[in-house]
Amino acid sequence: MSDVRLGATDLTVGYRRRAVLSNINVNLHAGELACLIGANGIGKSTLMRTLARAQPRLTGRIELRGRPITDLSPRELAGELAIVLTDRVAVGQLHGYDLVALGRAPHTGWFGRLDDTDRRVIEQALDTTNAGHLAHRPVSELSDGERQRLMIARALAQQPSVLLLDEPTAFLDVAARLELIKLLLSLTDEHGLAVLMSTHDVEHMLRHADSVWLVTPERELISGAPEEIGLAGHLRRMLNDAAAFDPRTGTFTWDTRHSATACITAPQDCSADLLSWTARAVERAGYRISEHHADITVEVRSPGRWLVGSHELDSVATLVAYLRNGR
Ligand SMILES: Nc1ncnc2c1ncn2[C@@H]1O[C@H](COP(=O)(O)OP(=O)(O)OP(=O)(O)O)[C@@H](O)[C@H]1O
Repeated sequence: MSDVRLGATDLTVGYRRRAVLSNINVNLHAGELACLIGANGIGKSTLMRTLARAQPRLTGRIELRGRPITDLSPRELAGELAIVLTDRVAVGQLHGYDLVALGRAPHTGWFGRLDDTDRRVIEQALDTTNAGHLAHRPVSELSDGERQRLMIARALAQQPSVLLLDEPTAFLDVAARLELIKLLLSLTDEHGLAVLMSTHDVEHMLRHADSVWLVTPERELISGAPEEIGLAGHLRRMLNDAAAFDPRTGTFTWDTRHSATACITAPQDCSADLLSWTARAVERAGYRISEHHADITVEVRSPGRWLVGSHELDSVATLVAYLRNGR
């Protein structure tokens, strides 16, 4: 990946004389979906806004397609870069369609008329974000998730080459989250967009993003492929003592290093699903799964029947209750 769309060099972001993040050196490439992760209040939104020139940088350089971002006129900037923020914007009596149409402003002028091309792009943006049914609804009456879809549609209507999204999945239901990630991947893969999104939805993004920008507790920005970031132990360091990152599954949980251990056995023909959901139930009861030298053994007998020692349990609820009592 060599086509750098957005680059930061020795960048410091923050407020007045208070630096929030410093020494940021990072590039976002064409066709790349990057995700920015880090703890609450660490500076993700501040960085996103600064990269979009929505707030001034403190020091350093930001380049958009090789040009210092400060050299671009507002119209040039809006033609290249769109940002979707989580802030609630005052939209008055606008309907969904009008909100998305605002995205055409860099192409038509603020009071410009929409031509056929503009209308086609707006329809396409509504369609792509599954927001067509919201086009004729007053935005002030929409749910957070519905409004979020329209804000993303508006950004797409802008036809940018760089798309920044600050916590776009925050208000979305599970299906919509996955749909959004799929949509962003199609924008990067098929249309070569460069996309950066900040999120707390780390597990999903570890699976799907091309790269991760991680802000460590020491406020250092580290970037790399999700697997590199996971293997290097950076995700474990992102957490406080109350939580742990399991590098095997790429998921977060609380720290089970000191928990009792359980071994799970099952007949040859036991389904993999039953085995893995049994393991989840056992973990939920407070045990760490271990293949050797476990404190207890949970035997899967058949769907809906487990044996622990000489105790037969006939539902997941009784299995978990029994294990919790025995801990
Ligand atoms: N307008 C502001 N003036 C001064 N400080 C601010 C302002 N906005 C945010 N901050 C501070 O800057 C720091 C970074 O905030 P920011 O919103 O960028 O964090 P974040 O990583 O996006 O957090 P979250 O995950 O909770 O959304 C915080 O300490 C915050 O209090």
